[in-house]
Amino acid sequence: MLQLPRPTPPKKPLVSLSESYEFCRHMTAEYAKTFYLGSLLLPKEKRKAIWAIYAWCRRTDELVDGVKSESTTPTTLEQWEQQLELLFAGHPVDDMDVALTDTVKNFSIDIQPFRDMIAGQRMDLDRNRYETFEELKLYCYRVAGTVGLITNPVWGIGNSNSTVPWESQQKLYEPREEAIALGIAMQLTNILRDVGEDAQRGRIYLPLEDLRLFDYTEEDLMKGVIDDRWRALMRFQIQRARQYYHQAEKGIRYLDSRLPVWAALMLYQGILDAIERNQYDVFTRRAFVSKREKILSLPVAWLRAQVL
Ligand SMILES: CC(C)=CCC/C(C)=C/CC/C(C)=C/CC/C(C)=C/[C@@H]1[C@@H](COP(=O)(O)OP(=O)(O)O)[C@]1(C)CC/C=C(\C)CC/C=C(\C)CCC=C(C)C
Ligand SMILES: [Mn+2]
Repeated sequence: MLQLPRPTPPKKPLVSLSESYEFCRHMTAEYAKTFYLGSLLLPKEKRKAIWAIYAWCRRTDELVDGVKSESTTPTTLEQWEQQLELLFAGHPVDDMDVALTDTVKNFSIDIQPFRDMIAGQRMDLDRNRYETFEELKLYCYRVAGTVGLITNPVWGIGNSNSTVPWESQQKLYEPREEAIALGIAMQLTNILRDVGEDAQRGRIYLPLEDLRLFDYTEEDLMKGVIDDRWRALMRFQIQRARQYYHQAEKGIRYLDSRLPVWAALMLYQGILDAIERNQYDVFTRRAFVSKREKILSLPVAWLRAQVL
């Protein structure tokens, strides 16, 4: 049996469960307007679970991306992983872990995708270029596809109200590949939106093999050159991301809580439309979906959740 390190008792008593969920809610509302909006479309228990998961994912990303990331080393990530093992064993180490400890128990969530996400953050410590799409896809699975696997038990599978036996049988299929596909699609979208910002930090996530295919160089990218080569390269990347959204769409019908997933998918996909409207200028303009567009897309998401 796996021997876990003995949990060191927290230095001060941890907050109550409701306070911990409130911290996670606050963090989600503060950092992720789209996901927060999506979470509000869920019943209370599921909504709280999404906040707890969001908070852990955001904190994990902050380790390599946040203000204190300069001091993050492989050892920091090892310790973070140990803290994860402890919370899965029922021993939360800090105030925000309290809510996640409760969530993973209530929804029987598997630990492996959490470990995989930490492995994704390790990739950000180790490298700032991706040679092939296969390499980038692995990174996208780790930092984002994992969120699909983590959240599947929260959306729920097979608990629909259907009274028809063959329908409930059909619903037992767990759309794992589709959940991963949505995470990958969202991460590819993030990458396309943030090309300029990442370049300033010396990072290129677009596969170098794709740059070569369109005769566009790293130096062009660093200078923010927008020409026919760049537009063709971006069209290619956008089309690839849309294929992943399309794959994900086919899995949503197997979930119990479909509306927030449709809403998040449509809002994130809208960023690709915004990049196109901005004539592929991701260097000086930030692609975003306006509040009005977000609100207008909700009835469409609702309809899709009912009929597709
Ligand atoms: C069958 C089927 C289709 C099921 C649906 C499964 C599903 C909901 C999949 C989507 C998974 C998802 C929300 C992935 C998150 C993608 C993402 C935004 C990843 C970000 C990575 C790093 O990005 P980067 O550093 O480039 O960008 P920043 O500038 O730092 O933002 C992440 C930051 C990794 C960590 C992920 C998060 C913080 C988001 C986690 C989100 C949730 C738990 C909320 C999901 C809620 C709804 C309503 C979908
Ligand atoms: Mn980040």
